[in-house]
Amino acid sequence: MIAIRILRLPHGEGLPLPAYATAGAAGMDVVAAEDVTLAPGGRHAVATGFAMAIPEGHEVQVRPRSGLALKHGITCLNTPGTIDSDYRGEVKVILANLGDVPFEVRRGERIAQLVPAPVLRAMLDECAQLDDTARGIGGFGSTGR
Ligand SMILES: O=c1ccn([C@H]2C[C@H](O)[C@@H](COP(=O)(O)OP(=O)(O)OP(=O)(O)O)O2)c(=O)[nH]1
Ligand SMILES: [Mg+2]
Repeated sequence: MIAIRILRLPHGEGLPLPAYATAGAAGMDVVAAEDVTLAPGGRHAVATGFAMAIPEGHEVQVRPRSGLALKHGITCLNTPGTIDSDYRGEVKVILANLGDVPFEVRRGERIAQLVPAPVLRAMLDECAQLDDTARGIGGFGSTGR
């Protein structure tokens, strides 16, 4: 469990903050702070009405909700979205409509879920040659279907 400072923005007044729907939920459901209609094939950065200060060494991932995806073809275009620990702007959810009918997002409706995660940062060590492996350069289906 980590603590994340959260700031409600003026247009987020009256909305529930992200919350776990069940005791074992991995993600906190986040609600839309605006009404928006997503045309088929359309996308929109949906306002959430809050900003966060994530502790250093962590990120928050923005992930789609499976019900919206399965029933309506609504997903987060950039899934998993990345909220950096040094970001202080409004969290937005980049929704895309992969369905074939318009989808109405209503203010207060749960549109995505937030999953905090630890972040490993890497130091790149440039070299002249990489070690050999059984896989070598095979990839992208090289082991069969
Ligand atoms: O779904 C998302 C993804 C990103 N962000 C915000 C927080 C994140 O810290 C910032 C930058 O995101 P990212 O690094 O994915 O986008 P970028 O295109 O690389 O923008 P930047 O140049 O600002 O890093 O945008 C969101 O609010 N929602
Ligand atoms: Mg970036």
